[in-house]
Amino acid sequence: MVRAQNGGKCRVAVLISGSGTNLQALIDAAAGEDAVFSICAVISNKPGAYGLTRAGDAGIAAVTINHRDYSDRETFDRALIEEIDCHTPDLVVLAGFMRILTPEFVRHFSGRLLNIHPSLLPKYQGLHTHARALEAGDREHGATVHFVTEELDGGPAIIQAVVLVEAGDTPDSLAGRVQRQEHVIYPLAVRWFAEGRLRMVEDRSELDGELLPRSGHRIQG
Ligand SMILES: Nc1nc2c(c(=O)[nH]1)N[C@@H](CN(C=O)c1ccc(C(=O)N[C@@H](CCC(=O)O)C(=O)O)cc1)CN2
Ligand SMILES: NCC(=O)N[C@@H]1O[C@H](COP(=O)([O-])[O-])[C@@H](O)[C@H]1O
Repeated sequence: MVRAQNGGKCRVAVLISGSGTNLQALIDAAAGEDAVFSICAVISNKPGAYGLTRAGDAGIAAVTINHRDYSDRETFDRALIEEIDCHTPDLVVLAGFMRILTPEFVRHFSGRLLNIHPSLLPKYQGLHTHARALEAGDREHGATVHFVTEELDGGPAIIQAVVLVEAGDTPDSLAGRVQRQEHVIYPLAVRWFAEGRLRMVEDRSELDGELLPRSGHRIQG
């Protein structure tokens, strides 16, 4: 279990830019009787993001750090780091957060920084994923929870949810079904992290010889 203090609950800071439906799913999960994490802060780069209202309604500290107030990404990210660290999180999750983060920010939170991306990575990194999947004629689409690395949407995947593309789907109709799955897999991934079951390794060779606890298999190569 990550974090012994705070009633044994993992402290999670959530970064948003918009409506905050994934944030709401995390708020609801943190309110559950079997919750293993709490949300210590919500930070938006967009003033007036509805996710800030969701945080306020849940009694969670909600802060806006507007990227437009900073001359460049580096100074914006440093301000983000300073604000986030004030809340002493064990984990930082990006939930509809729409800014590309600098290497400095990613290094600072390396191994405890998650994102949910609306595609079956490594397909469709970046933006406009639903339209791209439809344009490609994909029969399957979905969402991925992954560790965040310097490579945009290139970090190790943790959980994926598959959504079948239906005849007549539009980007909006597909987005709706994908988001419903996001609201299931994101709280699950955060729970796994809080339970100490997730670890990001930089080099797979670190795992050589490691025993897999559930299966008893040992990794070779
Ligand atoms: N270094 C990383 N930063 C971020 C990652 C990551 O994996 N590594 N994930 C993204 C989340 N994301 C998709 O899941 C994403 C967010 C934003 C963008 C983007 O192009 N943003 C533009 C601004 C767009 C806007 O304001 O509407 C930008 O930053 O210039 C691409 C992918 C979060 N960051
Ligand atoms: N590249 C990042 C990205 O596109 N994230 C996507 O923003 C949507 C809105 O989330 P929200 O309702 O939780 O704010 C979510 O579908 C999420 O996958």
